[in-house]
Amino acid sequence: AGPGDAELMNDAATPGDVLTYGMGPQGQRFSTLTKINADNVGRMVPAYTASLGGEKQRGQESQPIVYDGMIYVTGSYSRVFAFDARTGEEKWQYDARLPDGIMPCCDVVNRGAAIYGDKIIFGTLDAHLVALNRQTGKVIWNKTLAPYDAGYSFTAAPLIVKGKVIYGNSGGEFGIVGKVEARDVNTGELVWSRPTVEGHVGQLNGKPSTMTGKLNASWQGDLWKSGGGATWLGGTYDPGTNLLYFGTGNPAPWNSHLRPGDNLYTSSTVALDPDSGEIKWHYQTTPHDGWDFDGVNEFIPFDAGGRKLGAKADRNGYFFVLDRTNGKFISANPFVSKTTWANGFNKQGRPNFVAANRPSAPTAEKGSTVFSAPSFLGGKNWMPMSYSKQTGMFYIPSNEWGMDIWNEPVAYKKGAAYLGAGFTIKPLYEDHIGVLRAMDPATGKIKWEYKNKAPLWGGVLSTAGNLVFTGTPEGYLKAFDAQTGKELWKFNTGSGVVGSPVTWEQDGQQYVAVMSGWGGAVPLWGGEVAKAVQHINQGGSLWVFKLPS
Ligand SMILES: O=C(O)c1cc(C(=O)O)c2c(n1)C(=O)C(=O)c1cc(C(=O)O)[nH]c1-2
Ligand SMILES: [Ca+2]
Repeated sequence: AGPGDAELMNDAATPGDVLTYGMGPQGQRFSTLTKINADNVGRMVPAYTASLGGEKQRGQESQPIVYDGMIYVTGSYSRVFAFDARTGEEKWQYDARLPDGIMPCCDVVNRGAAIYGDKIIFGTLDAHLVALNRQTGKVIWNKTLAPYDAGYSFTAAPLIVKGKVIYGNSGGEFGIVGKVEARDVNTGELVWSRPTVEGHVGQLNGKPSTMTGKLNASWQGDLWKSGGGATWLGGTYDPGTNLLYFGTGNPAPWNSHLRPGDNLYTSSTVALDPDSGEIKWHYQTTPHDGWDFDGVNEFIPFDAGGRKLGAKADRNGYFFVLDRTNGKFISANPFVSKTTWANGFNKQGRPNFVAANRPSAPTAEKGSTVFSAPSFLGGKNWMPMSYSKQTGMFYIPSNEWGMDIWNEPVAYKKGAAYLGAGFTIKPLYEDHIGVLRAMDPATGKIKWEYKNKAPLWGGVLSTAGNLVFTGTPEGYLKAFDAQTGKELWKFNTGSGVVGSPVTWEQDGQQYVAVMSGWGGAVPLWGGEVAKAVQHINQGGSLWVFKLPS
């Protein structure tokens, strides 16, 4: 029959499979497995590799799903592959065959699929949601989510809660309407739709439902209509509070002088009721965002000191801890070396803005240029961090870079880029951009860090074997001691690793898998950093590792 609601909710506690993006609905990316551990990981070797083919080699940001002897991965250009989990032999592949006019902002990526019953479900760059039979790869249903020619696309892995597929959307750079939606997993029919910008009316069971809060209070005039707030990274779910947590992206346009106000609920974390889509609480990490700090970063529930908390390492360079039951602010500490836009946060959780470091309003063609750190690609971008239940630490894939940024005039036009800003990204240090950091959520202090020459762009996995895994654009999957940060193992996969690693147990052995294939936003938007990494070869393959027998 395949996995149902109970199996998905229990994913983190059942290491024989990987059923959810995040290795559990809370997205902690922590495995209880210990057969591969800090003492023996140095001996780990490849078990097999499987290719996605040569023609469509772009960024491979997918996290594998592992179930019943099969591995399911999504590939660049909206493809899905099913491989035999023991041999790597391909069982089927599905290619969404995209139209010419798709408009993803940041490479033709996909971050993974969802599994439920007999289905594998994923989203496409032309904004469809597709359910495939997991044994055959044949289409069961295929729904259009939004018009791709208005700038909508889809790159995240869907989340399944109580028989509903719950997902966000991409297109914040085109002034689309950010939304969270739920569909019946068996039919694909829409159950509810919840826009993430004040002013828009949602839907519940085919009837209009309104936003919580005062409509339009944080926007002027009609600006909310093209206000962005894309939920392009999807969300997490906490069964204990019965809340969905979604990050919302940048307000549109980037030029903040064209939209005075806080611009709720952009660059925020919102908590939603999975049954109705109602927004239960919201917390804005960058009010009136003027740097494309976005705010989609994953919000990971964790418990500490008897409290139900949640943490988010935001693109704006701050690591936030909130009370996940009500969104109350607890702390914000920088996890990168430089944050020019704000000097910390006050007790209410508002940033202390540095006014001089907001790009100015353009008087004619161009406003004055300011240097801002982090850059718009963020202290951390989409690549998910991990929370180790063993060490109590968060492991954050972060980057040290800044940007020259200036504002320009712009008007909304359907399907056209809606930025009103120009930029050049620059490294802050000569010897490194990427830094994997172990963060203590109680103190906001960094316990250890690993510096990498190229920007880190892959997800993180931690295990009860005292290990932390992540990939590098230089091609390595690396393993570190979770307590000390000592590098214990590395293997070069032949192309940049920007996927999220997973681990599981099969036939009494522990396996680790990751996708290899360089790409994502850095080569496209990285300015001086893009030039520094332009020699990295493209790829598209799944790598699976184990200890030698
Ligand atoms: O506002 C949006 O809708 C949106 C979507 C996406 C995406 O779907 O990949 C990215 C971004 N913004 C973005 O700002 C960004 O830096 C980014 C990096 C990447 C990537 O996959 O490397 N995607 C996106
Ligand atoms: Ca964006």
